[in-house]
Amino acid sequence: MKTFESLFAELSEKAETRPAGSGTVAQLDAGVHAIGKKVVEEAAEVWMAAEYQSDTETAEEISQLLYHLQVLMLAKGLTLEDVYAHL
Ligand SMILES: N=c1c2ncn([C@@H]3O[C@H](COP(=O)(O)OP(=O)(O)OP(=O)(O)O)[C@@H](O)[C@H]3O)c2ncn1[C@@H]1O[C@H](COP(=O)(O)O)[C@@H](O)[C@H]1O
Repeated sequence: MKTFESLFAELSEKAETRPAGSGTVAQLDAGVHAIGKKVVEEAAEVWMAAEYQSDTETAEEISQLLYHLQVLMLAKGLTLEDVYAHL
């Protein structure tokens, strides 16, 4: 099963090698403003799912929020350690 750490390693590799067709590369190219909007959008979807949808749908929305947060971390050059230092 994929974990937060293994997904971050995968996305870091994508950012480095820039394979064709990668949605992550497309988002990184779109920039921090566009990525930030996705973070806010996904956060709202997490909230709505938690209030009105199933636990499975809520978990899926949370996974998408985590993904977009990682893309934002990569766009800003932040590492897992940079974030974990504040947990
Ligand atoms: N875990 C994710 C992941 N979660 C969410 N998303 C993106 O977030 C979108 C979900 O947003 P919504 O459900 O709101 O759908 P949407 O608004 O129609 O999405 P868009 O119009 O913005 O594409 C998906 O369409 C994906 O673009 C993800 N994209 C990629 N990954 C993983 O990231 C890795 C690298 O992916 P690529 O860079 O695409 O190769 C792979 O392991 C993928 O499984």
